[in-house]
Amino acid sequence: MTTWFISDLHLSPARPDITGLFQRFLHDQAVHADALYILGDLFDAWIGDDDTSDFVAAVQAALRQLTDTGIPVYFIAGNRDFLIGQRFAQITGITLLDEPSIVDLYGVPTLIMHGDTLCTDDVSYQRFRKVIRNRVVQKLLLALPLRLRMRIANKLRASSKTQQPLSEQQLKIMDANEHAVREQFIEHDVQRMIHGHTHRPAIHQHRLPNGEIAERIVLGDWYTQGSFLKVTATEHELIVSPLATDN
Ligand SMILES: O=C(CCCCNC(=O)Nc1ccc(S(=O)(=O)N2CCN(c3cc(Cl)cc(C(F)(F)F)c3)CC2)cc1)NO
Ligand SMILES: [Mn+2]
Repeated sequence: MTTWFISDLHLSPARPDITGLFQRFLHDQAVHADALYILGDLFDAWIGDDDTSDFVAAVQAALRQLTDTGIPVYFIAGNRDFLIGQRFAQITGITLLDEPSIVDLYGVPTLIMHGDTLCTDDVSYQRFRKVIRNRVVQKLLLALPLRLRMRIANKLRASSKTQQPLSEQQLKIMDANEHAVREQFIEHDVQRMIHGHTHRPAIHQHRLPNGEIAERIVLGDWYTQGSFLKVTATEHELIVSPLATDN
């Protein structure tokens, strides 16, 4: 049987083609799986569970249809959708996991996370993250009217680094830091890690101080194609699926 991992879909009303591909994936592939893990940035923006747009309702319905068939769906928040809360989980039937989590994948303990905490060279981002991951700050923001939160979100998204051309140097600091990666392997005593966020899909080997080789699997984003990690008891592979060009 199969366990699927996806992340960085950055779903938004502006990209119905990606939402369609996600719905088809849930309906055609995930429905036969042991489990589906969504490792963050499912949405391009999320400012509270009280967003009841048709777009959000369609994504919620697709997830609910899958969990209602008994397929467990686990979610770790990304830097975009860390405000997804219990209400969203209750509506969709997904299980919110802490970050990082360790899951037993067919006998292999595997560390899973979104991946932005590995980008320790991006000091300004880590400072921003510290503030907005603070529970009190989140309560304050969520107490604001939805309209005001939308304005803040649009301002932050416009200024977000992905909106402007990045220099080679800036792109480099937005990748996982080798030392931070090794630290995670050692702290959690695992030999396999799966994360997203960097939008650089690949499978990396890391030599740990004790001489062991650990494996880091990076999931791809969905800006131009679907990107999936398929894990079975005997193998794992990163799969891409082109966006349908006909819609
Ligand atoms: O994006 C990349 C590469 C760049 C990675 C770093 N950039 C990045 O993460 N940008 C970003 C992330 C989320 C959004 S947002 O629109 O969803 N939304 C904005 C308002 N948020 C908020 C929450 C709280 Cl508690 C408090 C505030 C406060 F205090 F500022 F008002 C605001 C909630 C979330 C907008 C931009 N890779 O994935
Ligand atoms: Mn991200």
